[in-house]
Amino acid sequence: SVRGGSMPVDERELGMWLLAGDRTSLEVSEGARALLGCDEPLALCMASWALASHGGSPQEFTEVAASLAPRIGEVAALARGPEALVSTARAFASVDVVAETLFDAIGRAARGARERFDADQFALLSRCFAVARSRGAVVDPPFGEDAPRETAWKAKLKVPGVERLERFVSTEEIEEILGLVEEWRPSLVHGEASARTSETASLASGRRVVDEVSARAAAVFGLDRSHCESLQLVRYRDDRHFYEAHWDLLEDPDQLALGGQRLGTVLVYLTTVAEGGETTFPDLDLSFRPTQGDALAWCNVTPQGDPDLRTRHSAAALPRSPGRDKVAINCWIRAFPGADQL
Ligand SMILES: O=C(O)CCC(=O)C(=O)O
Ligand SMILES: [Fe+2]
Repeated sequence: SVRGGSMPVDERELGMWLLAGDRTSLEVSEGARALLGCDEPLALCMASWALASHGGSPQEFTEVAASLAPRIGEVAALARGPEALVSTARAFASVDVVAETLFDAIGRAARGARERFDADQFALLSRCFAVARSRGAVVDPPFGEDAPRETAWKAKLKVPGVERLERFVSTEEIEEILGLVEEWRPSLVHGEASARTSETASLASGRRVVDEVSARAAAVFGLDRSHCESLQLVRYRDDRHFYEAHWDLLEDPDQLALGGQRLGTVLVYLTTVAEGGETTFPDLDLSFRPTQGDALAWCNVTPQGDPDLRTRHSAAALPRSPGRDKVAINCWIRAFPGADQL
């Protein structure tokens, strides 16, 4: 058992003690067990954090979850409640247990304290719930698809409307971006290739040029880079390539819970197309010819955050022998930070 009786008796002190850097796995196990059924739910949260960093067993997590679930609401009320709820959800997401009752209770507590969650905490907690759901826990996402106050709508664009942003990327950036593409794949929409026949390639964050373009696109909506999904390139080569009228909005509840809605789109043209290939918004009576380096920007949601169905748009086919491909980048800006990592 625990060495030298050095384990504090006071519950909160014991929780802190478990988090000290030099604890052994045995000490953490014994300490967590000593805290089961204690009066101090924050100490139990700390025990779960300590177990997570010491590779605690599913059995230990299950016992802590059962003891903690009825009291987690008290943790939400503390000054650093949102932070504690997120860390606890992360600890349980890090181990292969279902912990449905605990996640359910965390969800309720978080909804009650929603106003005090910042954007990162909001996104992190949403992702822990996605992990719990992927393990089979039947729990509602903690929040809706709407972002917290501080990431709320900051775009300066006219709604509804589409703005052409001239020289959004330079020719050097275009060359660099095209040089990063390793493979073009047939485009899919909801797993089918029917409504569009273009090719796509995706560029993940981490390269300088990708991060700069992502940051520029997110800034159009007053948000920072991590709200931008991986850049999605699209290429059309001939008259068989087109994209029927569609919305960029997401419907999948799991996707919405993970990264929130696609608040806005920045469509960057990497080539000039002399004939065909226009991007058309039938409900707004707008049509744009692709010009290399320019971008189109629009909001997919209303200022209240609801899907704006007037943003339907399509990409026309090119003439039979265009001589030149049409290539564009979709920068989709999500409501939650961290969307670049999804
Ligand atoms: O290529 C275009 O002009 C539009 C592409 C588009 O709307 C999309 O990929 O979602
Ligand atoms: Fe689109």
